[in-house]
Amino acid sequence: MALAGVRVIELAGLAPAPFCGMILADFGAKVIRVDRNKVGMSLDTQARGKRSVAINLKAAEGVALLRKLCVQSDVVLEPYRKGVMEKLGLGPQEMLKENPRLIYARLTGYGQSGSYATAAGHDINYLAMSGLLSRLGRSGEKPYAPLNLMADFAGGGLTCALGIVLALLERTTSGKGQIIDASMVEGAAYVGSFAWKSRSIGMWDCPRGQNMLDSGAPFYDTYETADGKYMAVGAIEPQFYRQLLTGLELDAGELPPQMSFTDWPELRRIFTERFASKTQADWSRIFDGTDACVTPVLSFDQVSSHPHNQERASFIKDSSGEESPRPAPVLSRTPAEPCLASDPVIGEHTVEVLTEYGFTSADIDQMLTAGVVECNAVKSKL
Ligand SMILES: CCCCCCCCCCCC[C@H](C)C(=O)SCCNC(=O)CCNC(=O)[C@H](O)C(C)(C)COP(=O)(O)OP(=O)(O)OC[C@H]1O[C@@H](n2cnc3c(N)ncnc32)[C@H](O)[C@@H]1OP(=O)(O)O
Repeated sequence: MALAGVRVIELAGLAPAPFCGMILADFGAKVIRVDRNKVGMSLDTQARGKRSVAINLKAAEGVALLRKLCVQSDVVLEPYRKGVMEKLGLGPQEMLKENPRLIYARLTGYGQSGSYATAAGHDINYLAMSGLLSRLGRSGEKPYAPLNLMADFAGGGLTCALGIVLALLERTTSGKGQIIDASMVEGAAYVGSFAWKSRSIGMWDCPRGQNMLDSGAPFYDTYETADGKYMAVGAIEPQFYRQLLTGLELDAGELPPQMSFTDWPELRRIFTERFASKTQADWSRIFDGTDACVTPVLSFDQVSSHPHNQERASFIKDSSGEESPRPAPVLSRTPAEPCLASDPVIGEHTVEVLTEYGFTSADIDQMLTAGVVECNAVKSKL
């Protein structure tokens, strides 16, 4: 796999850093998640392919141990509020002195500088600060955050993974590590570059929810079907729009022009009525194989059995039968090989990992007895 041989220490976080760690693990990195002691259950649902070590960082020996793990690794991924790692004496300057090849990724909401740097926040706050949230939502309604996808995952975990891969690539020529300051506000804004930069061509001149791509246009929206499901319509170009009308059995000559903004409400009314007359399966049959750009809005239950997704094996099942998306993109020679075993329980691999990092059994026993580390392998298998 592309990242084989890369050793990553991921400090346990809430959602964005775990996703970043999972991407690295999916593509072959050895990712070790550092959990707290005495915590019953991990909230990390993005733990595929990781191993867990439980260390008490409130004990000096725990901090010393983590330092040893970090300096023997390629990447440290930390998701804490600015200053937390420095307080522990594990800030990037110290660590890079000990291991100049280390890539030290800091994934936060507001970045490592600026007046909000130490403030608590979540996806919705970062998205709001990026400017993007102001553009999301239907006409006449308040701004609406699309789950926590934009800041936590697209602008956060994924962007941070890109930064790590770039730094790994650069290290192959310079031999040097570096610090990555991944701010979810900036990551989300960057993902939104199209919205920012297409203002120059007037794409966002209307208020929220009244533009072509933000549910303003009737040919770029979802429609309810007779069975309470939905179809997605993305028929932008005239030649595709014509196929949409054909599928809906509508005569272009009897309708207002596609790009007549003032007629969009009337066109939407007509499309709404049409789509409500047949089921999702009926519409899928009608539009499948055409260029009308009309697809069913698949539920999580439907998605893996859709023929297209089935043919590409786009969804995988782990050993417990739980379904999830296959890692993307697909690399031809070195594709991701996602681990299908169940997610690690907290501290499941403490002994295994410490042994691998050169600690003796005596060292490990001493740390276990002192409560510096915890190993839950036996308990987890009961
Ligand atoms: C009823 C509640 C149910 C909850 C269910 C939750 C289900 C999951 C849902 C996921 C939702 C995802 C949401 C939408 C998100 O947006 S997640 C993104 C959150 N934001 C970020 O990640 C940005 C960067 N991080 C942060 O800003 C902050 O970490 C935070 C998220 C605001 C949390 O702040 P806070 O809890 O005060 O933690 P921090 O200041 O970071 O300090 C962490 C403290 O923990 C300590 N720590 C760490 N590891 C260990 C360890 N192994 N052993 C002992 N201690 C440990 C650190 O030393 C630090 O301690 P201290 O410096 O405070 O004394």
